[in-house]
Amino acid sequence: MELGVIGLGRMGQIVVDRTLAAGHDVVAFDVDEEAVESAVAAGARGTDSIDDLTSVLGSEKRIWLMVPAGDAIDAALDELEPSLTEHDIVVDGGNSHFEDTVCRSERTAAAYLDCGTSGGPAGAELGFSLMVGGPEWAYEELEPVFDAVATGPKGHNRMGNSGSGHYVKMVHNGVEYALMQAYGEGFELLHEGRYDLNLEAVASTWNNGAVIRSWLLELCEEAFNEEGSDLGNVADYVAGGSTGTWTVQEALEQEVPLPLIYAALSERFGSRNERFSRRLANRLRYGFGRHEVRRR
Ligand SMILES: NC(=O)C1=CN([C@@H]2O[C@H](COP(=O)(O)OP(=O)(O)OC[C@H]3O[C@@H](n4cnc5c(N)ncnc54)[C@H](O)[C@@H]3O)[C@@H](O)[C@H]2O)C=CC1
Ligand SMILES: O=C(CO)[C@H](O)[C@H](O)COP(=O)(O)O
Repeated sequence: MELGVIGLGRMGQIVVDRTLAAGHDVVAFDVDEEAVESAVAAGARGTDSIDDLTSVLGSEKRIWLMVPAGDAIDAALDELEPSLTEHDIVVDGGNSHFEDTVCRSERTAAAYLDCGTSGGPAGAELGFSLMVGGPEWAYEELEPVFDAVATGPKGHNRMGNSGSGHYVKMVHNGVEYALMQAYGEGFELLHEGRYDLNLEAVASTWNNGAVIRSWLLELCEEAFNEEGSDLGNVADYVAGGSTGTWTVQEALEQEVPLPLIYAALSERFGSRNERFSRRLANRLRYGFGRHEVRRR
């Protein structure tokens, strides 16, 4: 298959690499020329505009967008739109709001797949977990690419109609916030409490057979290994917050109580006063997403 990839940052480059490694062809575009050069070095065909990309792809275009959610998706879609037909498929692999996704799927001529993507830069080696929404035929058509980009055939599933993939990813992120908060609070008590503990050793012990072992806990272990038990100069400031906000907004609309996720979100917003738990969350976002670590 020939896949067009637009957006070649932390996540898009992995889509390119894994698709190429599975024997498919990739045509790549990014507004950043250096990002295009990296994709070309990996084996993709580079293009210098979206027009160029669509003319290389010809008919029955398969295009994966991996640009930041919001304006960048609309900008790319606006440029794609004149050359899209009902035979084409566009995937949005970013963290778009599910309602925006439904609107975009209605306005585009192409089959539109929303693809919640989890795994962060670690997905380069492991592959991602992909939560896909949209037309069944388009999902089935792109299964070979999803197999390549995900951990394998079990690493992706069609969740349902348009928007459902991004909806499931939104809730995934709400859960992510609550888990980070829970680990943060536990380690804060251990840090402030009665014993002088090596928190890397605690995390390592928990990661070996404990009920609460997980990838986030492995990232806690990595953070304590690299920063020390007191997290060195990692600031008490946690960026992000949009996907957690959407989760809470949706819970309010559906009248579903989410006290833990709400509490985790408010801790994040309240991160003007120093808290150890938030400093760990700040460091963990680097672990799973290579998001910048804010330092004191
Ligand atoms: N970093 C992470 O751990 C995860 C990120 N995501 C989502 O994946 C999407 C991409 O994230 P990252 O790769 O981390 O972002 P990034 O900032 O590393 O890369 C985005 C790329 O898109 C390019 N770009 C922006 N506007 C463009 C346009 N109009 N046309 C072409 N290229 C354009 C930028 O130049 C950049 O290279 C976002 O929606 C993000 O929320 C989802 C899961 C995990
Ligand atoms: O989707 C992700 C992980 O699953 C991204 O890392 C996302 O950026 C995390 O959300 P936030 O920016 O709100 O912390």
